[in-house]
Amino acid sequence: MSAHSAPAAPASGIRFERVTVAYGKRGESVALDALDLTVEPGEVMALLGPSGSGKTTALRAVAGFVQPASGRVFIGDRDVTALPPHRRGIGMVVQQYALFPHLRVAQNVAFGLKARRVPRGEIAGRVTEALEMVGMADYARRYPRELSGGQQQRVAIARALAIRPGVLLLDEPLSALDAQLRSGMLAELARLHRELPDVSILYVTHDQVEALTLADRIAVMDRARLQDCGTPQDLYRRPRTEFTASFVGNANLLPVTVGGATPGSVRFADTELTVTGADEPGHGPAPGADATLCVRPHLVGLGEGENTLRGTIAEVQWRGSTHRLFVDVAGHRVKADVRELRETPALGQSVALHFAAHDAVLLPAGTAPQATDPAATRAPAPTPAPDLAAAGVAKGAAPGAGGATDG
Ligand SMILES: Nc1ncnc2c1ncn2[C@@H]1O[C@H](COP(=O)(O)OP(=O)(O)OP(=O)(O)O)[C@@H](O)[C@H]1O
Repeated sequence: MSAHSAPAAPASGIRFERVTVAYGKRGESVALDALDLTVEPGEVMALLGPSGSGKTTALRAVAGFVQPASGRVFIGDRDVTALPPHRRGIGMVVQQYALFPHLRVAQNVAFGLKARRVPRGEIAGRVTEALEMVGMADYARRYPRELSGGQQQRVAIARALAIRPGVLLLDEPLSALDAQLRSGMLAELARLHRELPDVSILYVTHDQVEALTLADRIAVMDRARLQDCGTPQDLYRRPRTEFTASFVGNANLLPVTVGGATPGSVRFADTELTVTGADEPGHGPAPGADATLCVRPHLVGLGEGENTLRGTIAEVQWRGSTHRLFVDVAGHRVKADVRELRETPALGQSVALHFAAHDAVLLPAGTAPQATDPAATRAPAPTPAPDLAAAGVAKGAAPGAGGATDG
């Protein structure tokens, strides 16, 4: 192998070891606070969080575009904290394509190879290979201005892949595309990942459908900190905080007090409810403590059941395959996604809702996203939270447009 050619098996896997990044003259603005996170070789990790939570900063720390104030970044076994970006073996794609307008598609894709001094004889083949991967081989002689947004983004991905990186960093790569293109590109990214099973992908997004569709695991960020990390299914079924519960999928979050007449019970207003696991010592909030009961809208049914809540219909939204009922229960608005509804309930009608003990999760109180207004504490939903069915992750209701209480 020539001294200049790319290594046959580039280092894969990323490790953040207590990485802190601070901006400002005196480092007064902490954008990433002691991040510990490992992305396994071949894994797709989504960094999901609201605007300003530090996602891009984490990505830039891997790329080498920001220098951590403390902590270390590893790619494979190599500590790359002090290495310049071009020596880290990474490919990166950002939101705005960032193609060189005066270069043809093939020249754009060849750019990184030339910069890395890949031998001339190899370049044409690698450019074609990368363009074929993204279905753009027929466009090699075009200029970026002669391409659609989606095609430009494909070229940007080809350019990142041409260097055969062990690590691919994607920063909101689909956010400039319209909804239909986005969903097509999502499927293409999933296919690309299947074709490149050794490449670790760190995927920054604030769109939970993208994260749920693509990621093996999701790291949930908020206010410069990692809040939670797990598989999409884990985070959905067993969130550990109110923030995760409301950011990954839709959630009913009800304030409860732990303990009651029967084991595993909690009190919500005047109602005693049971939650599987609530009475296990060492698990969840202690008896007497305030806690938050989380139950997903598609697991709440109409009528009485194991746990029954009584209230009045405040709003009904038809969502194609389901109706979403908004029911006022003891001053809280509970969402229920109901599939089979013979008759649409009238506004103001008294109804009973039910859910199973094993479908509810108890969370520590006070782990919700920061409320900007008092109403938000009652219906926390920091960004539009389409149901997971939209991402093909869990059985449930169809995606909804989102209502006033739905985020
Ligand atoms: N170059 C910079 N100088 C000063 N502050 C910055 C700089 N870049 C980012 N920040 C701040 O750091 C914090 C984290 O920003 P970052 O871009 O990492 O967030 P993000 O989660 O990627 O947000 P978004 O989804 O809006 O892109 C924000 O408060 C942001 O204002």
